[in-house]
This record gives sequence, C-alpha cells and structure tokens, in this order.
Amino acid sequence: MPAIEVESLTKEYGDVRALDSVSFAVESGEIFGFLGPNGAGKTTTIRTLLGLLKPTAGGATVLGADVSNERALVDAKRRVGYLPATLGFDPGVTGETVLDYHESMKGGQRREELCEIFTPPLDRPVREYSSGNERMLGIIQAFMHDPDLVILDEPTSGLDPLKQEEFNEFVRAERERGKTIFFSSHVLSEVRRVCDRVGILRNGELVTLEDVETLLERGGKRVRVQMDSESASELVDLDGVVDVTHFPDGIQFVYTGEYDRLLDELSRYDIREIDISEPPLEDIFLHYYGADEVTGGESHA
Ligand SMILES: Nc1ncnc2c1ncn2[C@@H]1O[C@H](COP(=O)(O)OP(=O)(O)OP(=O)(O)O)[C@@H](O)[C@H]1O
Repeated sequence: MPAIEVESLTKEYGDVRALDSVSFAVESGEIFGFLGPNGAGKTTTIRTLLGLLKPTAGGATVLGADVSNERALVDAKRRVGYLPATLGFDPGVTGETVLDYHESMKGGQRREELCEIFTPPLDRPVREYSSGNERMLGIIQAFMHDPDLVILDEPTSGLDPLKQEEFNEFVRAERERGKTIFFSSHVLSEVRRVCDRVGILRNGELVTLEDVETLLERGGKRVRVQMDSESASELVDLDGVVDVTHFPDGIQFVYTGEYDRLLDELSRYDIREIDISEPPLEDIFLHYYGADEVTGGESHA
C-alpha cells in the first residue's frame, strides 16, 4: 500500500484553481520530493492531505485513510509527523514547553535523541529564537513520536548550510529505518541530494513524476568548448544542442543527443579545450518551468 495516494485532486479557492486534477503516489519507504515554484500548489496539496482543506474534486489517502473520512484520518495522523512551512509556535513559551505539549498529544520517544542533533535553546522563549532555531524546534516536533510518514514543507528554510546537511543526512537515515518522507521544496539542488523520486508541480498541474536519476539523464550534459567563433556557429546546428551561450573564446551549450554524434562533430574542429559536465538542476528545470518562473523561484532559494 502506498503511504500517500493522490487521485485527480482538484482544489479551487473561489476563482483560483490551485490544483488541477493532480495524481501521484508516494511509496512506503521512499523520500519523495515535491517541487514547484512559489504558488504552484504544494502547500495546498499538503493541507489537503492533512484534512485541513476539503478537495473540490478527487481525493487522497494517507497511510490508507481517506482524507475525507475524518475519523480514519485522525487515527492515521497519529503515525504522521508534519513540519509546516510557517511554524507559528506560541512566542511566549519556551521550546521545552512546546515539546512537552506535543509529547502529551502524540508521544515523544525520540525527543532526547533529536534534541542532541538539532539544538535549539530549549530553555528560552520562542520569541528569542532565530529562524534556524525555530526550524530545528519544528523538526524535533515533527519526528519525536517516531512517525511512519513525515510530511515536510520547505524543511530547511532558515537552517545554515551545516545544519541543512545534517538534516539531509538525518532524513536519509530515516529512510534506512523504513520511514516515508514527503519533502516539499523549491530548493532544487537539495532535492537531488536527498530524494529518490520527484513530482514537479507547475500552476497546479503535475508536469513530471520520475526518479531523480532519470531527470538528470534526460537533462543531457553541459558542454563548454574553447574554439574559434566560426566553428562554434557551425556546431550549434547539430541536433540536440540547446541553451547555447557564446563566449569570446568559444561556446557553451546543453547537449541532449547521442554522444557519438557529438564526438564525430567535434573531431572536425580545432578545439583548444573541452569540459563536459552535468547541467545544474536549475537548467533542467527550465524545461519544466520556463525561464521566468525559475528565476522567480531562485530568488527565494
Ligand atoms: N486561502 C487562499 N485563498 C485564495 N487563494 C489561495 C489561498 N491559498 C492559496 N491560494 C492560491 O493557490 C495557489 C497555490 O498556492 P500554494 O500556497 O498551495 O502554493 P505553494 O506551491 O505552496 O507556494 P509557496 O512555495 O509560495 O508556499 C496560489 O495561486 C495561491 O495564491
């Protein structure tokens, strides 16, 4: 049984269609990346999975419970952890009190262990917390009852790079323990390091659903060649050459065709230097999002 199953899910807010017939499944024991620029519909999907919003059409199940069946969902949610994008802890109480409250609601068998990895100043009131400390408190809260499924909405926002990496390592270890992680993000590079599969949402529609390796393979290779400009302008006519940038000393492009064809073509020219590398994930996403939206999303990353 999949941990999450979403079937033709549509959600409208008045005239705004935030989700348009979205379908996907998250298998038990995987880290599933849920990606999209701001406003794509990620939070709407998560809030529907948690029973906080009613679908306009279609539906979903979480750990086998229909999200429209309140009673079944309440039972299932005991085995679910949730880290919202906006945390909203009471600013007047200490971190310790926040955790006591959550422990009394759902249990806290992993609380101590988590407080050693993620280290917010528990004796201080939340109003004195940096955004990174507040995020760490949220992470402890989401995992402390050892849930089978954890839903994370932009989990690393506010964390410094070192803590981000510790968090990513922690999440990978959770998968090894058989847990399922739903990882919503618009930080593209982090998804590559952590997730097994990704669903990409754009304007409320699921535009792709595949494993991260395939996504990268389909993205082709980035090729930077130092050569004279006349040869460079001939090279761009080769099938599979896209996203071309000309430089005074040569050319850079993404190549999505057969490698043999590229090597044959290159052998015809006088090449001073060549560098072939994986394109940044951001470039791959250009094909899914369109340039404006990637630029818009990046500024938040
Ligand atoms: N309560 C609401 N009323 C009206 N429109 C809403 C409401 N909540 C969200 N929307 C709209 O629905 C769309 C999807 O929003 P949603 O918050 O789900 O996107 P998101 O992918 O989570 O974005 P972000 O990364 O910025 O949080 C957006 O166009 C948003 O403006």
